[in-house]
Amino acid sequence: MSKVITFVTGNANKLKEVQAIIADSVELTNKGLDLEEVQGTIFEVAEAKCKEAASIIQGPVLVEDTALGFTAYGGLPGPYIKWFMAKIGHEGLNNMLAAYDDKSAQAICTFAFSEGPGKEVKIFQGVQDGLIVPARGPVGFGWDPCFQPDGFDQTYAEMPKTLKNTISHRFKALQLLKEFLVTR
Ligand SMILES: O=c1nc[nH]c2c1ncn2[C@H]1C[C@H](O)[C@@H](COP(=O)(O)OP(=O)(O)OP(=O)(O)O)O1
Ligand SMILES: [Mg+2]
Repeated sequence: MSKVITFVTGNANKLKEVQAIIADSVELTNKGLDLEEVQGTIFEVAEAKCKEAASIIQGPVLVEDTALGFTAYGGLPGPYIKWFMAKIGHEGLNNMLAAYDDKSAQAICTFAFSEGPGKEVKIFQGVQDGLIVPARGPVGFGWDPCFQPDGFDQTYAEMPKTLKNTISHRFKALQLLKEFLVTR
């Protein structure tokens, strides 16, 4: 079976970060498919994406699902953040929290890997705690301008990419994935 892993994502920014963080140690090729995203927990969403990707690619696949959960909302929007971002934007995300003192949130990155159709799905997750703040910094990647990770006074958008890529939810998940892949 092929050793090369196909990272299936339609998101160019995700791909860039993944390449910047692990390209030196893991050989990845990319395919931009719009996989179905079921309604469910983060794990269910990631697992379903992975199974669909494996059946399309017919070989080793990696997918990723990103969630942004507000503490005041019990972890919502979570895996549905994409649709909230698209409909209400940075200002809307802030307005959602106007009624609450607690502006804390968790950025959660979940990778799902499978060797192929019918094979086990392995999950690797990284979490970064932070605060939802009025947008600061360049608009380029999703909700980066309104997420300020704990321990920093810059938003993800304000910090140099090289810093985001060494502290982020995605970085943490990729460390776990890398550990697994070296023994694959
Ligand atoms: O580090 C990040 N910093 C800011 N925003 C981010 C980040 N990572 C994902 N995002 C955005 C993209 C999308 O609006 C939503 C996740 O949705 P999600 O389904 O995982 O991404 P997607 O549909 O764009 O790509 P994919 O084809 O891999 O499913 O949060
Ligand atoms: Mg998606």
